[in-house]
Amino acid sequence: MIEIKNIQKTFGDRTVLAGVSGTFKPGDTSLIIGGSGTGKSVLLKCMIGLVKPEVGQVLYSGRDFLTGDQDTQKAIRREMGVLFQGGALFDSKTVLENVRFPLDMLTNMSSAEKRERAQFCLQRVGLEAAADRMPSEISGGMKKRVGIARAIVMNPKYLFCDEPNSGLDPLTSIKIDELIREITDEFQITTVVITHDMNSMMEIGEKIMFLYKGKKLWEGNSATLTHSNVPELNEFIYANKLLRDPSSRH
Ligand SMILES: Nc1ncnc2c1ncn2[C@@H]1O[C@H](COP(=O)(O)OP(=O)(O)OP(=O)(O)O)[C@@H](O)[C@H]1O
Repeated sequence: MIEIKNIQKTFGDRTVLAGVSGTFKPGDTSLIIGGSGTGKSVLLKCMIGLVKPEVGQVLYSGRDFLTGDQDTQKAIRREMGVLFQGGALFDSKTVLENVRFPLDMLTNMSSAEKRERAQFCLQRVGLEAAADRMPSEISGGMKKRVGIARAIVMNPKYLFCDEPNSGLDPLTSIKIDELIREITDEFQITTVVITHDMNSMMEIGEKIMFLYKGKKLWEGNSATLTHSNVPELNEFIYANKLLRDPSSRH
């Protein structure tokens, strides 16, 4: 489980996170949603240690990530998988080498063990046949799958995905969402996904946190998302629907 408590972050005189708290549970794909510039990415960066908040706690199974000693921080980092926007693959490495990379960096496994583990993860995302291809030779959706395979290769307890659907067509987006949810459930990972994709919210929104101007204004799930009495959330959903379905403007 991940607990965040009263996370506050400012850049200069701009408050980006104004005290955000919440919990994320194993086996759940939790979504952080909100409009552009509301602090979603900064919150995720605070959770994975790329940005240091001025105030607040991030607890991984009770261990304090921000103030814990170096060994604790290192141990927690090893338990994290991150899927960055765009997949962030190394262009000069094959698909298999990309997936194997964390094992090369962080483990003492033998080459055979690394190959086997990387192949298992590629198989899990349905890409075993693409192992020897270069990233430039595969589609955007496949790149995301490779990114997912790499994010899970260390068998993470915690998985973070920043806009996993960006740049994908709706059908491919749904497949990526399903894959993230399946893997989360299968390996009982605590997964946190940033999205402003309405389909994702309806399909994988077991738990949804709505951020607005650096504050958590609402928390719920896909069933309650459209029935809130929070005007800012309703406006956000309405704007999203308009974008997705121009016919609803009439
Ligand atoms: N390193 C930084 N230095 C200064 N300001 C920053 C920094 N990182 C983020 N910000 C600001 O913090 C605010 C929140 O940014 P953030 O990237 O979290 O938004 P977001 O909700 O993820 O939006 P989007 O959906 O557009 O990605 C923005 O105004 C952004 O300009």
